[in-house]
Amino acid sequence: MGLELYLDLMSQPCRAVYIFAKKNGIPFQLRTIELLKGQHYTDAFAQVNPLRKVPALKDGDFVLAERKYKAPDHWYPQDLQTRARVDEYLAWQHTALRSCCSRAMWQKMMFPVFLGQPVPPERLASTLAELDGCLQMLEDKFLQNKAFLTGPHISVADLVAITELMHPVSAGCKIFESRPKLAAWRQRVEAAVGESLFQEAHEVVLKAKDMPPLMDPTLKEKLKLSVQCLLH
Ligand SMILES: N[C@@H](CCC(=O)N[C@@H](CS)C(=O)NCC(=O)O)C(=O)O
Repeated sequence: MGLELYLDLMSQPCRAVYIFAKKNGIPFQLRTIELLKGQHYTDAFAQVNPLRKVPALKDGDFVLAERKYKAPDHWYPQDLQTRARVDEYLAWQHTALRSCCSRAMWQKMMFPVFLGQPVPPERLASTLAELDGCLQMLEDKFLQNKAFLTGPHISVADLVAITELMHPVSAGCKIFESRPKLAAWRQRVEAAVGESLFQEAHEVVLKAKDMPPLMDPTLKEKLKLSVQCLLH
């Protein structure tokens, strides 16, 4: 058995992994784990990843919940300073943008529509203000006047960032409309990835707003517990 990727394209890091693997011609078997159907709670998936999170990969007997595989240098450069820039971005993203984008998407769309749990307007307003601050930081500290976040070429930083930003976009946040610099960067990332691959990776999340509300009470309680942290 070759490489198996356990993904849910609703998930931001899964979309980044999916685009990366497809773009670099890495052959893989897609094993879809639908988080909103609670498929990550199954014993079968716990055997693959005891953390019960996606993305996860399995390559024969080798199982990893984070990353693997070589690709052209620009994605994760050998040059120490350029690589440090990518790492710097990834570290910031995990503690800043990721949290804002997840909370914006869940508070604006998933809690009220999918889980039927209202979100106080002042809570959402404060999350959106925080997101705005993060976007400003993304432009001023990372993008600056470069073509991509870490230099003239696309890197995993751009992939991780764009897949994250599409989360609030899927919930109707107009984050690019008032930010021409960021919008131009998004166009460059889409062109570098390829429009059709970009669309393919984002189809599921962009349709999330049309999902019917979750009815199964047991699953609803279980999911609510695991996403409660996104309400704050
Ligand atoms: N380490 C992963 C993050 C893994 C992660 O948080 N996955 C989420 C989906 S975005 C998940 O599987 N959540 C299910 C849960 O926590 O119940 C990364 O690449 O950033």
